[in-house]
This record gives sequence, C-alpha cells and structure tokens, in this order.
Amino acid sequence: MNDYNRECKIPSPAIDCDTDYKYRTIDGTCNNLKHPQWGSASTAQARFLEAHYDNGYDSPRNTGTHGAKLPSARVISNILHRSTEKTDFDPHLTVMHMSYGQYLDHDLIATPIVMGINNSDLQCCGVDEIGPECIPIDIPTDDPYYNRSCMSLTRSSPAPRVDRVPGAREQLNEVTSYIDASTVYGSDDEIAASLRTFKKGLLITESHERLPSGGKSKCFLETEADYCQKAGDKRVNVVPNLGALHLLFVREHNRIAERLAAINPSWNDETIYQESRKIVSAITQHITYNEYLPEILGQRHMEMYGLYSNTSGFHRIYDEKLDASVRNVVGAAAFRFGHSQVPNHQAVFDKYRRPTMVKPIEQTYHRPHMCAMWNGRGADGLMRWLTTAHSTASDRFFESGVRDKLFQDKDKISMDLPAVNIQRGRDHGLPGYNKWREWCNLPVAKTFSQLRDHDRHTTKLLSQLYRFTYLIDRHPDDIDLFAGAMAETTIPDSLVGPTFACILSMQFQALKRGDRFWYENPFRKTGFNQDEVVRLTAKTYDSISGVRIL
Ligand code: HEM
Ligand SMILES: [Ca+2]
Repeated sequence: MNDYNRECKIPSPAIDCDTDYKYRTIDGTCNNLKHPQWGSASTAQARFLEAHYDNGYDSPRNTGTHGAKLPSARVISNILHRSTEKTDFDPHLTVMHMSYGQYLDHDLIATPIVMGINNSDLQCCGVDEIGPECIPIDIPTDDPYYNRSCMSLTRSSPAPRVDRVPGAREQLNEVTSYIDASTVYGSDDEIAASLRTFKKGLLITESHERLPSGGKSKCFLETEADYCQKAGDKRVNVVPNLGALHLLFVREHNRIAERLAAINPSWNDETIYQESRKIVSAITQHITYNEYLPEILGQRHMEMYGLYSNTSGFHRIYDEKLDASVRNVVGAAAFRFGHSQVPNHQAVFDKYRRPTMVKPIEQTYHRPHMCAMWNGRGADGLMRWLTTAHSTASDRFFESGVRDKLFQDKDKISMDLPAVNIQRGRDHGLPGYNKWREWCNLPVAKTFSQLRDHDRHTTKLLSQLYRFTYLIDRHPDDIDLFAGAMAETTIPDSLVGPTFACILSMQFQALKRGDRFWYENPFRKTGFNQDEVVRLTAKTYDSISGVRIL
C-alpha cells in the first residue's frame, strides 16, 4: 500500500488579489488578476492538446492504433538515440547553452512523482512493480549496456481535481510557470523566507560566497568539507553545472542589492530585496529571449512569434486573455530536447581556461563537491568551463552519460534519460507525433514514406520500430512525440525540428505575453521606468550570458 492519495490536496479557496501590489507574489498567484491561479505554483499543468490515455482518462498511452503494444522505450532509445560514433560538438555554442537550458527549465516546471510510504521511492522493479503507479521500462535481452530486464520508473502524481469535477488525469507543476527566477527565490513563502538574511535585502550565502547549506533532496558528500546546497529549486544538487548557475544568480542578486542599498539609503530590507528580485527576473527574461532562445528556434520563428525583445524601451504586449502556464507537452517532451546537449563529463577550468579537473558525469550526479570545493573556487572553475568548452550537438543522439549511466548508484544500477522521456510522455497521456504535427499545421504522415521532416535513414528506423507484428499494419500515428520530433532534421540556424520549434514558440510566446510583470511592459506600478528599460535592453546584441563561443 502506498500513502499517496488522488485527492490529497483540497483546492485553494478563491484568491483575493491586492491589485496595488508592486511585485510578483512568490507563488505566482495574482499575476493574472482575472485568473489568479494561472501560472502559479502547485497547480495542474495546462495542455495544448487533450490527453490521450489508453482507457480514456488515466492509464498510460501504451497501445497503438491497431491495438498492439507500443515498443519498449529502451528499444526506441537503443535504435534512435544511441550515439555510436564520436561525439559531435556544436561549432557555435558553449556548454553554458545546455546549462542555462536546464536552469531555465527549472524556473518553469517541476513535476512531482508518486511516492511510497514515508516519502520513499516506489520499487518499480521490485515489490511495487505491478502496482498502478509504476511504469517500469522493459530492457531487451540483447541490450548493448544493461544486463537486467527492468528499469524502474514511477508515474507523475495526479493533480487533485478542482471542485472534484471528474475528468482525465492531469499532472502538477510545483513551481511558478513564469520566468521569475523562482530558482533563486523559491515558489512558496516558506522557502523564500528561508533563503533570506532579512538584512539589507541580501540572500543567505555560505562562507566564500557559496550557496547556503541545508538542501533536503538527494545529495552525496564526498569529502568532509562538502555540504548539500540549498536554493530556490530543490534540484540544485543534481549535477555541478546546475549548482554553478544557481550560485551565479544568487551572487548577482546580492551584487545588485548592495548597489541599490548604496544609492538608496532610505530603502528597507524588503524594498531592496524586492527591487533586486525584480531586476534579476528581468535579466533572466532578457537573456532567455535574446541569447538562449534564438539559438534554439532560429530567426524565422523568433520573428514570426514576436519573441525578440524591443531594442529600445517599452513594449506593450501584455494580453490578459493568454494563460502563461507551462503546458504538459513542453515539460514532458519539447523542452527535454536539451538532454541531447548534455556532455559526458563535468569540468573545472583554471584562470587560463585550461582543465584542472575533469570527471565523468555519472561520478558527479547528486554530488555538490565540484561546486563547493576549494572554498567556492570550484564553482568559478565550473563557470569558466561552461563559457569556454563547446557544447555537445543537439540532435537525435544522447551521450552514454545520460543514456546508459543516468544516476548510476553504487551497485551500478542506472537509467536511460531519453527512454525515461518517452515513457514519461506515455505516462502523461501525450498524444502521438502526428497529432502534434496536425496541431502545428505541419504535414501529417499517413504512411511512413510520407514523413516530411526525416531523412531516409531515420524514416527507416522509425518504420522498423513502430512495426508491431507482421499481421498488423504499421502506422506513423503511433510514433511517440519525443522520438519522432528528436529524429526530425533541424531547421536552418536552429537546434530543433519544425514540431518542437512550433510547440516551444507557442509556449515562449505565452510566457511573454501572458506575464503582467514582463520586464518591457510600460506599467507604472509594476514595471520599470523608461530609463531602466532602456538600460536593460540597450545591450540586446551584446552577449552577457556566455552561451556562444567567442
Ligand atoms: C545536465 C544534465 C541534466 C540531467 C542529468 C537531467 C536529468 C533530468 C531528469 C532525471 C529528469 C526527470 C525525468 C523524468 O523522470 O521524467 C529531467 C526532467 C527534465 N529536464 Fe533534464 N536533465 C539535464 C539537463 C537538461 C537540459 C539541458 C534541459 C533543457 C534544455 C532539460 C530539460 C528538462 C525538462 C523540461 C524536464 C521536465 C521537468 C519536470 O517537468 O519536472 N534538462 N531531467
Ligand atoms: Ca518560475
């Protein structure tokens, strides 16, 4: 028996918004004054397309068009996502592009999974395997890496139904959808308070300007000097490159707070904190739309969806009818394209930008050592690596550090991230690849030979994979979105194919136009003044993030 409960949370009472409040709330409520819950933390994820579950309301999409079982996610990963040749590097981008993507993703979405008794993990290749909340992945007997038959995976928690109206299963988002640096400040008041000094607007840091200690999620200590880091998002210790970015933005908050305090001696702690927070959120939005996204989507999509910032001053674009909430398909599939950019190692560079420490990525998962070591100079060295070394290319291939050795434990049990992504899509009831093509007004394939955005080789691989038995017709409708879209040929000057470009463009448009606190908005109460906006946007075409190779 597990202690989860489908109706565990009672929907919150109607929210009374203070329309005069100048700043974002920590949990994102009251951003949209007509729909105060939109984009707020701990609400159900919204959807672009309705869920497609096998039984119509909650069981994973495991069955294809003609009633046959879909292929194992690990088999798909082996055939479509295994990189056999030497790693391809991106000629223009640094590892920072990948790392910023992960950091930004954690600002947008965190999907909780079902837990067992006393908050333990379910044993989905053990005692819990046949339970309703387990979705283990079958490993084939001829697997190129694993010599076992089962990869454990738990379903995402079902969201409580608002007013208990029946309907299909939905998933939760624990963090604010808005790009509001919730990674720095947290998505609930308790966490936010625990990160503040309540003096001069400053955030708590450990000695040598490091992240504070006290993180409660999984974390292994390698030396006596190590400690589990704490930040606005609990995933901070997952991998050192991520911890380094958290630290960068905490330091930026404190740097800004000190300067604001110096020029505004009358401001109290709260004002300095909120004003610094407002600037850090604006910087995050600015980098996202002017340096990070253009590399992913390419100029045509950036312009078509109005995603670039203005180059001079205000931009009145707020649309109160637009729900900014992060859509299920973005968290469960499209924004996971970045897993293909994850390198096989983590590194620390010295001030001459030469490597002084390089570790295989599987030796760094959940270990904050590299970040915290050398009294914080490890984090500086990680940042030098991130802004110097070439990123792994974004394509259908995944490095073995994430495809075979994800979260490898002492018994060498590990996971396959692209396979998990495919299985997660089924868990969330994401409709198949063709349904998304249709939604995007892209040509839909009725036969495998009609696949428009795949080369001949990947078309062949897809048709082999989704052929179930010799008696049943193959059908491209069954292709999982993650697999089908990752295998597309990328559009020129971008990192993704047309299907993910469409889904991501729609999402980032909603996150911009549906945010009342978007930094370019000319709103006297909540926004910046003309001078401030000019200062934030003037450097639009200068790189401040380090995502490009110089
Ligand atoms: C640096 C190494 C990274 C590791 C080890 C990692 C690992 C993971 C893991 C284990 C999950 C949860 C999978 C599941 O159970 O469904 C996940 C989710 C996710 N990852 Fe990554 N990831 C990394 C980088 C990235 C990057 C670069 C991006 C995007 C640019 C990204 C985007 C996402 C998204 C959108 C989710 C879903 C989050 C949620 O809904 O909770 N990740 N990642
Ligand atoms: Ca957020």
